[in-house]
Amino acid sequence: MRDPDSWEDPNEFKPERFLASFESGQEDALKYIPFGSGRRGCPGVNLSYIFGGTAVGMMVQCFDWKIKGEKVDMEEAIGGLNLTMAHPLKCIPVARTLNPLTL
Ligand code: HEM
Repeated sequence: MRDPDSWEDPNEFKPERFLASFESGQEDALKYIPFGSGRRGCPGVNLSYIFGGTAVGMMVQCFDWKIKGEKVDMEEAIGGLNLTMAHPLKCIPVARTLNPLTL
């Protein structure tokens, strides 16, 4: 994921980089593979994109989020296969309304 041959500024947090659709071709298809690839690739990929978007949308629409302190500390911990936060983020959801019909 952080291969400078594949990504511009690979260590910068730039989620908008994924807005641009990939050009077709095997080389581009293998730049981003959270669901694996090929014959054993994840069969739940389409479902996950739908539910992932829905879940994030609901969390943003239905809740305000409180954190300890002013800002999220994005420092990373070393080691492990996955990227880990050095200071795990604890969030407290606060319902925007108790009446879901008003959302
Ligand atoms: C964010 C959600 C998900 C992620 C990131 C994810 C990721 C992955 C990855 C990386 C693999 C291994 C692919 C490989 O070896 O190349 C995999 C396999 C698999 N996933 Fe998912 N997955 C997700 C959701 C789901 C869902 C919702 C389902 C089912 C409804 C599912 C069913 C499977 C199955 C059955 C396999 C094994 C495929 C095989 O070995 O042939 N996954 N997934």
